Parts: sequence; C-alpha cells; structure tokens
Amino acid sequence: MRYISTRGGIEPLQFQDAVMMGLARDGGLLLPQTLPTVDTEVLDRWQHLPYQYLAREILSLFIDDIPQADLEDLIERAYASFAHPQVTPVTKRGDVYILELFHGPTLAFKDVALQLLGNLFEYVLARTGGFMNILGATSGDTGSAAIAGVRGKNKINIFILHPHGRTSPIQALQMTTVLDPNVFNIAVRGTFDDAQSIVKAIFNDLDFRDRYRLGAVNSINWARVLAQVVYYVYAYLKLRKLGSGSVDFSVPTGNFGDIFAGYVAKTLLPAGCIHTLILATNANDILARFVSQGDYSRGQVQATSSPSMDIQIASNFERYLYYLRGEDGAAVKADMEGFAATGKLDLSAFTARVAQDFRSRAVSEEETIATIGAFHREHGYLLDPHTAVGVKAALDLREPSRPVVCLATAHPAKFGEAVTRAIGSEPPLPLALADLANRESRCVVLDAEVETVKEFVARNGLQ
Ligand SMILES: Cc1ncc(COP(=O)(O)O)c(C=O)c1O
Ligand SMILES: N[C@@H](CCOP(=O)(O)O)C(=O)O
Repeated sequence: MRYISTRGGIEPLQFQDAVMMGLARDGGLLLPQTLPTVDTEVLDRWQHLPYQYLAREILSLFIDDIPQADLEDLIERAYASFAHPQVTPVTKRGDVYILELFHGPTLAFKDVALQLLGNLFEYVLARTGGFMNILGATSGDTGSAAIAGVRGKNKINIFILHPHGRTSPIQALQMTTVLDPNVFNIAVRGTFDDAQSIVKAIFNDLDFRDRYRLGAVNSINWARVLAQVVYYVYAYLKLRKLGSGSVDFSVPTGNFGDIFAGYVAKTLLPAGCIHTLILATNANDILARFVSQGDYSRGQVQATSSPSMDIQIASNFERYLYYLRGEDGAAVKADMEGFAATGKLDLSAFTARVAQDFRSRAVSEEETIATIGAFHREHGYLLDPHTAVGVKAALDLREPSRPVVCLATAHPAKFGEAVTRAIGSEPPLPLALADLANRESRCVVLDAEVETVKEFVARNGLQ
C-alpha cells in the first residue's frame, strides 16, 4: 500500500513515511492510493474476533512495511491501557445503540488512535534514529490524548496549542497538569480554528518543519483516521451477529476526522453494510450545511456546551473532497486555495452524490441539554454533550427499519457544567479526573501568531 496527497504533489509513500510526514509536503492530506474492500467471507472470519485481533486484520490491509509480529505488539500495548476488555463496547439504550469510545486513559475517543500513534512514533524513531517535535492543535480532547500517548517518551517533545479559555476546565487541566519535561502546553488567544491554521502554516514552512522534524498528532495524520476505522467495523460486526445486515452511524462532528474514518469503513465493507453516516454538528454547522445544500462556507466560531466541536474549518473535509472531485488532486488544490481566499466553496452540484453517504443535522444548545436530561431520565444513562448532539440527530433522522449506532465520543464527567445544567447535579468524577484541580499545572499563553509560536517551538524544541 502506498500513500498519496489529496493535492497530487508528492511521490507515493510507504505507511511509516506517511505517519512521520503527517501533513503532505504539498499542503494536502495523505490518503491510501486505493481504498481496500473486503467481502462477506472475510466478515464471517472477522465476526468473532476480539478488538485487538480485528485491529490487526484491518490495519494489515493498509500497512505493509511493519512486520506482523511488531504490528501485533504495537496494537496490544496501545489497548492494554483501556479500562474495558472490549476496548470500545456497544450498549443498547432505547431506540439507539451507543458505541462507547471513552474507556481510554483520557476518557475520549481520541485515545483509540493516539495510544497507537504514540507507539508508532516510538517504533519508527527506534529504527531510523533521530528525534521529533510533535506540533498539534486541540479544541480539548486531542491534546490530552496526544500528551498521554507520548509523555515521557525518549527523543519526542510535544507542543499542543489550545484556545485559551475555550475548552472545558477539566480538558484544560488534563493537559496542563502533565509535567513531564517533554510536554509543552500553549494556550493561544484565539479559537481552535486559529490554532489549527497556525499549526498548518508552520508545517507548510518546509525548512522549519525539517529542522525540527515536526510530527502531527491531529487527524491530518493518516494513522489517526486508520485506527478509528476499526471501531466502526467492530460495532457493525456486533450488530451483524444480532442479525442486522445494514446499519447507520451517527457521528458528532467537528474536524471531520471521525466521520471520515466512518466513510473509509463504509467503503471497506460490502455495499450497504454501513448504509448512512449521520453527520451531527452543534451550532457550528458548516458541515451540516455542506451535506444538506452543498454550502461549505465558513461562519464565526460559536462557543457551545460541546466545545470540542466548536470548529468552522474542518481539516479532514479535504479528504472527502478528493473523492467527490474524482481523485483529481489539481481540482482539490484549486478548491482549497479558493476556500482559503474566500471562506466559501459551492459544492451544490454534488448534493445527490453526498446524500448516498451522509445525512446531517445541526443540533442547538437547548436540544443538546434537553437530550442529556431526557436520556438520563428515560434510560439512566449519562451522555456527554458531544455524544448528545449525535444522539439527538440519530433520534430525528433514524430509519425505524435499520439500527443506528451513536458514537459516544467522550465521558460526561469531562463536561460537568453542561451535564449539571441538564440533570441538576454534577456527574461523578472517575478516578482519572478526581484530583486534577489540586495538581500543579504548567502552560504558556501566547498570541495567536505563527511567528510567536514558531519562536517558542524553536526555543524549546529538540534539535
Ligand atoms: C468529544 C468529541 N466529540 C466529537 C468530536 C468531533 O470529532 P471530529 O473532529 O473528528 O469530527 C471531537 C473533536 O474532535 C471531540 O473531542
Ligand atoms: N475536537 C478535536 C479537534 C482536533 O481534531 P483532530 O481530530 O484533528 O485532532 C480536539 O478535541 O482537539
């Protein structure tokens, strides 16, 4: 398997090089040259596999430059840190299935990929020698999961930008109370979009990137998306075992990484196994407008009770666009340059095609809080606000004849304020979060400027 750029400007790469490159050097995103597919006989074989074995089977379709035994070891160690033996269990509540993705060390779905990615970086560096400086942007969850994946690792420093005061207090503490000397938290005075565009601008300075050997932990890194494909297939197989041949998924969406993994899973499985991907947004609804009307136009970022989805520029959208544009890198490049200049893309010509993959719903604040409250009352199950956005969309858009699986992307205790508003009391804090507020924390606050951040990385980065 080789990897190419959505903008067509690089030579095909092997998987390990793709992981280390992160953002393609032509400014695009990396994708497999062809998306693999499997048939129902393969599904019969996969049907009863534990999560780790299924992960090995799926990852092997995309990776041919890591020996099987090494890949097995990387996977085994990644998921040993999860609190649930099934890694991502599925439970049924009322009319929907819930795919719980929050049993990793930082209690959000990001752990599924970032525990693996931390091990992959270490594995590649052990073979190639040298060092790396990871540079990432977070609206709250990627940051702590990435830090947990690489804290204390040799030859790796990590710099994480988060929007100052715009994550939940617990999300901020999960990052800033990690005091390992290789961890640097930067709160930028701006939004997540500002932080993400600074990170991309720094990656696009190729001299700087090469000098500091920058690595990416955001879902611009293909390994992030790949690891997330596994839980869609795992959940699908669980429902197949119960007799459902065709399933929908509802995905709370911000940066389009998780739902793009769903698209890869949909393509991987035989036609119809994954019928529809329900794209659920909060008030930051650019992606919902894209699905319903082909209107991909940026608005002002609005602060909501699901802060990790307070995003207007969804970096992974470019990967889906590549397929919409018939795998034409030049067309994608022109689109993305147009969007960067005007903040708009008219994709209304594609709405019929998009409807074959996605349906969408933007969920308001009131609906989010009401959904947490109602689900708790009716099913005794506490949703976090991001998951509630997905559940509300699923309840509104589901087809009664087809099961729908809602991705539970974070633990409710990370968002105490929203949960308290919904149910009238604080969610109980799991052990991992219990004493965060009493710990020492470390973070610098910087202006949202490329040069300021570069200067900080240059001063503190490995060289
Ligand atoms: C809890 C939670 N839910 C949903 C999302 C949205 O996922 P994505 O950005 O991959 O669309 C995020 C952020 O990524 C998140 O942290
Ligand atoms: N919601 C994310 C935003 C970054 O997304 P990523 O999947 O590209 O890392 C977060 O929690 O930081």
